[in-house]
Amino acid sequence: MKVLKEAVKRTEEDRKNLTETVSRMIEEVRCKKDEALKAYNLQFDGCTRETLQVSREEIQKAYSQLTGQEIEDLKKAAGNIRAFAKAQRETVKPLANFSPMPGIFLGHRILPVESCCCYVPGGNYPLYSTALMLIIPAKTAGVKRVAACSPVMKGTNAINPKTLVAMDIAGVDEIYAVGGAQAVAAFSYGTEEIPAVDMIVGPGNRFVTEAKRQCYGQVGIDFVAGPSEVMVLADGSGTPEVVAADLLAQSEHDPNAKGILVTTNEEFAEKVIKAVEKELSMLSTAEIAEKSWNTFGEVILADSEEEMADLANAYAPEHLEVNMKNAEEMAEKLYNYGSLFIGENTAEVFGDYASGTNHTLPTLRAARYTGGVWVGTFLKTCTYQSMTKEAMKELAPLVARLAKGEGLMGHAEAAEVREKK
Ligand SMILES: NC(=O)c1ccc[n+]([C@@H]2O[C@H](COP(=O)([O-])OP(=O)(O)OC[C@H]3O[C@@H](n4cnc5c(N)ncnc54)[C@H](O)[C@@H]3O)[C@@H](O)[C@H]2O)c1
Ligand SMILES: N[C@H](CO)Cc1c[nH]c[nH+]1
Ligand SMILES: [Zn+2]
Repeated sequence: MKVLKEAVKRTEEDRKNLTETVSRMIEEVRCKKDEALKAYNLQFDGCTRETLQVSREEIQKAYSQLTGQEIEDLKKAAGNIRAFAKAQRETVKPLANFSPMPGIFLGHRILPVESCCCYVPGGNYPLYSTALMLIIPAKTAGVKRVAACSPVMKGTNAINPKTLVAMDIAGVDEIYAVGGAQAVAAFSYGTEEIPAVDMIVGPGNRFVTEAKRQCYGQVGIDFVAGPSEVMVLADGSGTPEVVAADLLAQSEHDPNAKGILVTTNEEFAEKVIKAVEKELSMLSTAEIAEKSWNTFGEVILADSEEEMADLANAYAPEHLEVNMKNAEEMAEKLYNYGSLFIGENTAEVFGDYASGTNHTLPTLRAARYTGGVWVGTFLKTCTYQSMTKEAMKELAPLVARLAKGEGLMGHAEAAEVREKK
């Protein structure tokens, strides 16, 4: 393996500063509630709203600011996302009357969380597609109260109209104009205006993801969905310009985003690097994309296809594209990724918007232990049991012995008192 373009490593100092900043912000929101939210809204986004909840009139006004085509496009994307979420819901089944021994009946029920907040990013770009990706699976799961929040367009008091319309089309119940770490703190602990929720989902920048990490426990979260990442595995049989475009599509999200090319073909790697430079010179979002590519972009020359697969599995990237002749075969060897895109036709950006899979995906190697947001994110698998008197009499002595072995005499008594009845 040879590294042709190296990424800058994040330092411990960066991480410590972020942790401290966010921790201070959470404390401020816990103590001063809406007053703190309004102060942060003003400081970071130039927002002077008195009421954070968005009214029905504001949503209606947003519809009037969109063209018919824009509304149709949102509905079409929503249709594919909803269809896939519904199909996935069908795969999650209750279990009833399972009997590990005669007279014992076990089962589980699939229950939605009662309330959630869907965080829709709005700092660098208004990511209205994220509204569809979060609210639709939450509603499909049966969450009763689905709130959503997003920062306002900088220097105004309004959330981007496309974001508001997307939230409405997705079926949201409440919308609040607030973003950043302060929004996560507000939905975790509650404020005068914002009732706390049971779970917060959605992607965001470093501040948002660190706040989710710190609030976890007080509130449920999906996972850490931070700055976007894409890794492309290429054998050189594809088109350098296509690979370059896919790397830049994620780099443009955030100066902290990451594009990685892993290839077995050095000449192809050089062509992709050149194509990235050329495309950057024409990209209107080059300011962010260039920062991200220069700082965190990586190009790795692997010795073999086996090594490519090993690198991908070790890296566990958010998005993994396989741009190879034997793409299906390679796909079989991959097991750590947020979402997989097989073959050159299958652009990662199709999944970002409209093919129907979810684009809220684990970053920073979290794909080692979780997949992306889906209808199951909002569902709890809750077990229950019942047993006959005969089964109880048979189980009680076993449980009493096990409890006594642990020194838990109260547990033993709770079993034996029934047996003696
Ligand atoms: N992993 C995924 O599934 C996924 C999906 C979509 C987007 N993303 C990522 O989401 C992120 C969106 O980030 P964004 O910044 O555009 O929007 P954002 O909504 O996450 O963050 C904007 C907010 O950050 C806060 N903020 C800005 N500067 C701050 C500072 N110096 N101190 C404290 N708070 C500050 C402000 O409150 C602002 O409203 C990108 O990194 C993108 O790559 C990830
Ligand atoms: N690529 C992002 C997930 O990392 C999702 C997104 C939203 N809009 C465009 N792309
Ligand atoms: Zn994207």
